[in-house]
Amino acid sequence: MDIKSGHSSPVMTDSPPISNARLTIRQNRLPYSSAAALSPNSNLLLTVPRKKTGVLDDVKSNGWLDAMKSSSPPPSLVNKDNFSSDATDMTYREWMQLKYPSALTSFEKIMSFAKGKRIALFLDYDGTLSPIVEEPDCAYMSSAMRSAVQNVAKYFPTAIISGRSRDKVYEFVNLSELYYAGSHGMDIMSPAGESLNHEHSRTVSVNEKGKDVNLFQPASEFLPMIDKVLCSLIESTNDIKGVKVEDNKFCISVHYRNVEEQNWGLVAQCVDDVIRTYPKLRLTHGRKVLEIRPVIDWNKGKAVTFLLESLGLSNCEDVLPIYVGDDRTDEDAFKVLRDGPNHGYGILVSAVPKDSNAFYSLRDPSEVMEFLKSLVTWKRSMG
Ligand SMILES: O=P(O)(O)OC[C@H]1O[C@H](O[C@H]2O[C@H](CO)[C@@H](O)[C@H](O)[C@H]2O)[C@H](O)[C@@H](O)[C@@H]1O
Repeated sequence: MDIKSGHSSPVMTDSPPISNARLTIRQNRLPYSSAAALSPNSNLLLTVPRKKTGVLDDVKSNGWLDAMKSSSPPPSLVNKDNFSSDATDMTYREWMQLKYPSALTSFEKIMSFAKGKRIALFLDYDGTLSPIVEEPDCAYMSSAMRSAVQNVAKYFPTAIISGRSRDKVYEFVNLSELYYAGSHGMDIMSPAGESLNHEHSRTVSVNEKGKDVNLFQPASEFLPMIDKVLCSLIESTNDIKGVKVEDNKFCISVHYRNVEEQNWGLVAQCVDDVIRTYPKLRLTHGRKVLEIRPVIDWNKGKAVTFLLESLGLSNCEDVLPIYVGDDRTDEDAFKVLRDGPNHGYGILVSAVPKDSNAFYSLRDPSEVMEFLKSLVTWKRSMG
């Protein structure tokens, strides 16, 4: 498999090393040692530093709990409507003005740079196109947002890049004209009738109309392992109230948003117990979710690079890629656009100040929608 991987993965820095921790909760005995069964292409394999300290107290030693607590804005900072309170609004405004200007107020500036260029648009799903909600299966996109995405895709090649399984995110977005990259970019699909132009992509019939799409799945060899780990995680977390284990095909999400905070350590421990026997899997943190994925050098940033190449838009001076996302996993894409040869703008969606590799910010999905509409208006005004 010849996959260009010119950028190093920043993901590993936010993945605490796996501990040898043991708590007094049920321990999984896995019948399967994934390392032995696996022979994925070595070009894509990452080396994950794993702590081998012998005795560690618990998952706290690895900073998992700290990462879990900081993985989503605390309720004291964000009210129900996802807007900061008056007390924190000043801090937010300072952060925005000094570090990550609003992509709405900077719209003309962005567009002056975009003049004469072809825009390629990459959109994260959860927290970007749909608001964060308690129940992952209910993160619906509004029809107004769907129209905004549909309109913008008439003018610019548009891709949805999500941690969710491709099927699930397609079900939510439901626009056949877009590119989709599910499982954090490990499951890429072209619109019907289009090709991904890669020697390892394959054509399949997907929908009821039997239309052909082109798929690229760099982690397909991991599927049997992911399925086993999924079963183990469902079983081991079964007794923890509020846990949800989500099958994202090439990765797994273990949600703790609805778990009592006092039990977050148990969740982390269950995950640790399972994945410690799978050195070919690694853990990353999302918004109140632990994400387990293959140790391959592939992420949302790589997916963006891949799609730009597929579209024939890579390394072109007259192309401006724009990526909009809210999560830590989107940082890989922001970094690629900031530092890589395909220079573009990352736009962080956040209602609270945080550090990012993005250039600009938007406060929430409603501002994302406004930004998308502005892009359409701008394009139409260009004639
Ligand atoms: O890459 P994304 O499209 O942003 O997907 C990242 C994860 O999003 C989902 O979880 C998050 O949103 C849920 C619904 O608002 C929320 O309940 C959960 O706490 C968030 O972590 C999705 O369920 C995960 O599988 C994705 O990996």
